[in-house]
Amino acid sequence: MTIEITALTKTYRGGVAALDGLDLTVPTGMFGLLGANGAGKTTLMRILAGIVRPTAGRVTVGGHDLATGAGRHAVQQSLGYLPQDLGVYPDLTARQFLDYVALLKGMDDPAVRRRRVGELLEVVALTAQAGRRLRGFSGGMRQRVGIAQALLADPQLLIVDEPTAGLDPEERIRFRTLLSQFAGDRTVVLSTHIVEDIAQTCREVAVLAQGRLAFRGTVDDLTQRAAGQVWSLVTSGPPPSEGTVVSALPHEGGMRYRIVAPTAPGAEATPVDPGLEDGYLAVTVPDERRPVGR
Ligand SMILES: Nc1ncnc2c1ncn2[C@@H]1O[C@H](COP(=O)(O)OP(=O)(O)OP(=O)(O)O)[C@@H](O)[C@H]1O
Repeated sequence: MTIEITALTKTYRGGVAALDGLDLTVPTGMFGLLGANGAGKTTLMRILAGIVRPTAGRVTVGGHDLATGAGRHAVQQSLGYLPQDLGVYPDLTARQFLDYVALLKGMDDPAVRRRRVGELLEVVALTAQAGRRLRGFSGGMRQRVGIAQALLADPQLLIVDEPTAGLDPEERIRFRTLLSQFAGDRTVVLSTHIVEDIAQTCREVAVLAQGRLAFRGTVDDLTQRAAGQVWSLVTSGPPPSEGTVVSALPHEGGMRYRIVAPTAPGAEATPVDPGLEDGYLAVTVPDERRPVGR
């Protein structure tokens, strides 16, 4: 299911342009959306989910135009959405909560609901905890309940907004693996500011910066955007003033800095191979010329 976004603009009351003429095509499979806080990711996710209306521009999902009632209805039938903050009912058990959401989604037959909820509890590895109240669940367990509710209607399009913030490393890895396994021939849009989650799950990625497209291409292309711009510098003096410091590690009485900068930040700097995080910085750091990808 392909998403076509054309000249999409969202200006909130008060004049904040969260999206500013965005053009983007999202293909089938796992697609990553990266961007700093306030870049416009959640606004885009909410527009795709049909919760927020754009100020201008056009979005079609699988050919359905979100500007029309019929289009929104068709998309919502095939949509699963895991928002940034999923409100859960602390006094319900995981099984009761999923049953309730299934009912809201129009699954009227209790036997069908019971079967589907049971399948999803299995998928997210929560069968053993299904009878426990949600108030006692860890962040990772709640997120797994969240993904289960998003998958209830077996959606062709799954939108997931910053799902791994606050999870411990093991839970993060389990969660993103679950998403990848689900994707297959469906479309999964994964919005995050955790670069590593994208590196491990997506082939294609878009980077938003201030409501605009800063990059669109493969994860490898994004990494290569920093080629020739990543440096290692060992110094006992002050940190370099040029470029963006990616890491600083103690090294033989001084510090070893990893820096993204268009030119060597000092005579002692040596070039190193870029990583995805470097590529992300190369396309988002202000004052750099940012040619837009495909
Ligand atoms: N309901 C709203 N009313 C007014 N301004 C808003 C509203 N929602 C978002 N904004 C503003 O729009 C801009 C984009 O916000 P958005 O939440 O889409 O970004 P984001 O990339 O998801 O950020 P984060 O990573 O922090 O969630 C920000 O400047 C934000 O303050």
